[in-house]
Amino acid sequence: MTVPLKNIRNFSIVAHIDHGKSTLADRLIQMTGGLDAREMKEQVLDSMDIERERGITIKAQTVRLKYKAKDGEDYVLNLIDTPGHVDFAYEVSRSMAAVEGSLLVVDASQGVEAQTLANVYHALDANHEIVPVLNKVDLPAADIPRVKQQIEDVIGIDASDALEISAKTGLGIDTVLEAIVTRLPAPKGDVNAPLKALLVDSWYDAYLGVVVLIRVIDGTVKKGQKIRMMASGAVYELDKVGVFTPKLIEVPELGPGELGMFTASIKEVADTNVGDTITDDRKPTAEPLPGFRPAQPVVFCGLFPVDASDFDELRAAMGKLRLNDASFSYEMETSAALGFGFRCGFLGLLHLEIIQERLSREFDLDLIATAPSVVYEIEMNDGEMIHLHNPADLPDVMKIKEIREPWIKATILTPDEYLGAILKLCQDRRGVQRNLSYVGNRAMVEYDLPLNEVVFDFYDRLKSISRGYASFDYNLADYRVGDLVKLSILVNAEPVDALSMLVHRSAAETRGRVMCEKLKELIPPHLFVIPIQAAIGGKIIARETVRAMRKDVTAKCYGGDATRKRKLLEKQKAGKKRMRQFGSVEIPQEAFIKALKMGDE
Ligand SMILES: Nc1nc2c(ncn2[C@@H]2O[C@H](COP(=O)(O)OP(=O)(O)OP(=O)(O)O)[C@@H](O)[C@H]2O)c(=O)[nH]1
Repeated sequence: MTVPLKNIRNFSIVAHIDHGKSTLADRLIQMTGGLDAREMKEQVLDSMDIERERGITIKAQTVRLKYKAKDGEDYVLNLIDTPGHVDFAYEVSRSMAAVEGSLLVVDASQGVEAQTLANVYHALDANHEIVPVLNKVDLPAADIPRVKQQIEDVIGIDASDALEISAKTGLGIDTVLEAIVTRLPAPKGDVNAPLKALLVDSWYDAYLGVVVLIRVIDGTVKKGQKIRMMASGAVYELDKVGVFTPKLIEVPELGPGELGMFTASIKEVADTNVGDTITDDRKPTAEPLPGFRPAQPVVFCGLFPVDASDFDELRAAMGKLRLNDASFSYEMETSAALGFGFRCGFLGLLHLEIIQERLSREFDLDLIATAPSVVYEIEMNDGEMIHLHNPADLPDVMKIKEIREPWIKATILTPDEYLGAILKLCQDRRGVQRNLSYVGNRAMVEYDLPLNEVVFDFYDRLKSISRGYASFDYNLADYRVGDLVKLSILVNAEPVDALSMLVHRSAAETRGRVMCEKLKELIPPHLFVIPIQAAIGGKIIARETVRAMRKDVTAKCYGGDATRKRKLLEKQKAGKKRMRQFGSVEIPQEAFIKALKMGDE
């Protein structure tokens, strides 16, 4: 038997990072007896933590709690954990679509932050009932009236009956459970209608294979049933059906309003698209759920092994990561400067960092990343449309009608004293100011910015000029025509592919000059003069010169110490392995790595 709809509540917790989402989730699990004390390790919902089994917490997880409410009835409460970062906005929106309500957790000593806003907007978009929860009221710095006022002013929801809790001490957790039952709506659905379920998430598990997390809307799913994924058309027979408590428990079936998982000998997560509708193969539903969208990488960069012999290992590692993360894409690429590697696509900058971090930590690979690039839309004179992810592949500019670039809507919250510097930063990055308002004593600025300027160290700069106090959030808005040019770097008249980039015309000269100056420092002198140039098309816009020098390492060794001489020569030979040849110029690979780290000028 499935659970009656009126006894189900489905909810998510939305919060800014560090406001206590995981601590509260753990408390709820503990209070409802989902795990005994021994099993109750800290921060259970973060069980996909990099140190633990399956890597980073980018995946939504659910936990089913049993709760006997004050009205004497037994309820099933399904908590869905949503990824907290903007890169995973689509995953967040699908998780939100799977539940009816949200707890809005705000740190009572900090107040509303940029991610609080971004996440609560997702919840409002999904028509959630929202219960405001002020956490950390045990802290002396907690200012309950001020934060309540902020929630009303900034988010525009009634905060007069906000709960006041401490997830750390356990104060008020019972009021949270009661509020979930009394203030959030029960789900709706028809058990007799054909199966209609939302694919919320999927991941690869070493024991179970691909695990698919679903929210049933209508009908039921059972073991042995043949289901169809409506977007991909794939048909599978269900192997296991279950729920997480948070331990996995198999159940005979899942009915309307329920959240759970199934397995079905699916080979790759790439076959299970988040947002897809799952139905019965023999008795399908007429209409899929709205809003399906395939994963679209928005940021690309090249990843190359520092040591060329690591290439096969890198390929294998990427294959493994991809098993678990269908939104990460890669294809082989060769670069004259960096050798063999891969062009990789990511959902955003954090996603890029996560993958890079995992490749180096879990697979012990030493990698070089080229500057991140966004996806440009290029309209050719003959009407053809090209999506460009690698600036090195820019077609002949004479044949291009226009280049369009992605823009974002950014929200920045900052203490007043850093506002001036932040406005200047946004302005320098071609930002268009949309709004400026105050949230308590902090300024909230809204800007439209070209994503291309944000992937280029924007976040680091923002953090450093605000001493870490500014918070930042964005979503992709649209594509706009931009006066963009390809900046090429030439060493001894040869273009260096890994260093070419698309930049706005107004920034090209400065960017080119900085790059030339850097390379001048990094390229060792040769026996001849080496020009380093930055160019737009055929036009040189900056130039530096590496002066000639006699390169004789043995010159220092006067006298006839043969061993010492040999040692030096060997040392030089070993150094050579790391060199890349450009025409007659040898450039140490270190030079590229450093030149690519433009952020630390
Ligand atoms: N004093 C106090 N500290 C709390 C309370 N709730 C959480 N914390 C602390 O705040 C910090 C962040 O809590 P988390 O639960 O990890 O926050 P989170 O929002 O899940 O953060 P991420 O997992 O990083 O997104 C931890 O050090 C907690 O111990 C509370 O009620 N009072």
